[in-house]
Amino acid sequence: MSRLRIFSENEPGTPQLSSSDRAQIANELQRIGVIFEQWQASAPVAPGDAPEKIMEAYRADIDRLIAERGFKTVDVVSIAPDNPQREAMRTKFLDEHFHKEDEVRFFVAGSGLFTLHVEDKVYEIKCEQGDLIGVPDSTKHWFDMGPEPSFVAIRFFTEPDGWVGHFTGTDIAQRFPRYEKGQAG
Ligand SMILES: CSCCC(=O)/C(O)=C/O
Ligand SMILES: [Fe+2]
Ligand code: NI
Repeated sequence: MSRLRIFSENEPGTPQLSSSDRAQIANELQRIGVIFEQWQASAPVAPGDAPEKIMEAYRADIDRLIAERGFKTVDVVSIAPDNPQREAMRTKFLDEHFHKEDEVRFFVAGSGLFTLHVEDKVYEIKCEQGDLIGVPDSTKHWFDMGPEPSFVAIRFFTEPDGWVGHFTGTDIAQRFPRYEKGQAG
């Protein structure tokens, strides 16, 4: 089940709000300019499937988003728990960073944990299959796929170079909950 928890940036152990109601999640996130929508993850794809297979299965959705929102680049992150690169892939997104473009991700299988740092609050969002999240340009955040990652996400970029992260150098991400083993699903 998708879930939102909101914390004060100084109290990582005590969420001020916890909700698995997708309408409430969307409503809370809308206040900080984040899009949270449910899309039909209709094609049967599995974590670890080849990116080309996933692009082909979701071609119609991808083309529509490109036409509507002007994305320039699209790629796929598809990872299964036995991926030999899983530790390196997990580490890449674990520290606080931002992008100079909106971060738009469509989870077509599995799950992962996005955490956003907006002013003095921290928004932890467990994204599941069917969730589309759009995080505004320059929002500080991190992403944890967990020690046994299992997800497929389609990523949409307005910049031609694809994923470029700017790391803030803070340790805030280390103080907040990680996506632990067994939390997925
Ligand atoms: C959910 S896709 C992989 C993570 C990613 O692209 C990103 O930018 C995390 O901050
Ligand atoms: Fe990101
Ligand atoms: Ni990022």
